[in-house]
Amino acid sequence: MKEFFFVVNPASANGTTRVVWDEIILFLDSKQLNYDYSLTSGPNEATTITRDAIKKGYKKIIAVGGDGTVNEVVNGFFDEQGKISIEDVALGVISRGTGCDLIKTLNIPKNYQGAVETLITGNTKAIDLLQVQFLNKEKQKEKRYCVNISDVGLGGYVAQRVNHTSKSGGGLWSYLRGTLLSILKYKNNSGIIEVDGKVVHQGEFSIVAAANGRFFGGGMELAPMAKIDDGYIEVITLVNMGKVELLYNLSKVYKGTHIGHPKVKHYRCKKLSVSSDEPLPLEIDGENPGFGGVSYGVVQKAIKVIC
Ligand SMILES: Nc1ncnc2c1ncn2[C@@H]1O[C@H](COP(=O)(O)OP(=O)(O)OP(=O)(O)O)[C@@H](O)[C@H]1O
Repeated sequence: MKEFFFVVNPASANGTTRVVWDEIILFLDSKQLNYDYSLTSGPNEATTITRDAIKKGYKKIIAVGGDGTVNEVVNGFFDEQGKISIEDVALGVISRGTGCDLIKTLNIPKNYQGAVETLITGNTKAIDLLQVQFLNKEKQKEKRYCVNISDVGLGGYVAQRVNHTSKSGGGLWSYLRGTLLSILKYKNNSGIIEVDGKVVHQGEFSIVAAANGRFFGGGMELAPMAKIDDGYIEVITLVNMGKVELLYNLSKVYKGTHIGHPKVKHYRCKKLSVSSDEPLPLEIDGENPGFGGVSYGVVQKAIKVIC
């Protein structure tokens, strides 16, 4: 059995991974890594490829792609019965996305040479996962794990826009442009926010985010207090903010200095839910698998990551 199994999304980083993967292969070979790999051919295939690889006995599963690919690979560590391999399988990441927000929390180098060195060093850390229940595109209840950040409201709306346009300008610019255009078009959603079973807000909101990691949106430090292994969800809400206020305060989110603004609330909890009469724009690790109403739980130290 080879030591590593790479799950490669050739469409990530605006399609450039298809070409760069050939370069990475040369680098892996120069480092004499012992590996197999598979390229995905479409959405969600990374999950089934990962499940098969774990069932075959691979112990180090490496996602090569953006945050969406990492999410799909992580979900492949589980099936309907729960975790398919208990202690001994670890996740690695060679980040080939545009946003690349998760690696900023995990301190995994962005360049593939550095990321491969991290795989060789082989230190592992157990991290938490958020468990998200939402409505999928067929309006059925679905559960999915989130590694980094998930939100309903403006962030979901931004992700929809960014995922439907070219990200060729790079992560920072693509998400900044998408955010600015979205703020101009977005109308606040409305719903009930419950934290650990207690209603904390009822009415209009701009965004309700559940954070495991610190960064989203191509480098915005939404949850500077988040610790990825502490067993808690950091909830950040922006309520009753108008467009001008959102635009005025946007630069603060890149530096994490939005925390403390009177309309930005922070809660640390084990459970969060947002219910609404309307379908809420939803993103999970930068992808749009469906809509809110949504509920979140947290599984402490659910998966090991090489970082
Ligand atoms: N072969 C494929 N062709 C087209 N899309 C694919 C393929 N394989 C996976 N996908 C989809 O590509 C999407 C984007 O993947 P990913 O998030 O990893 O890259 P990205 O968008 O470049 O990065 P980031 O999320 O960091 O901005 C995911 O929704 C995934 O399901």
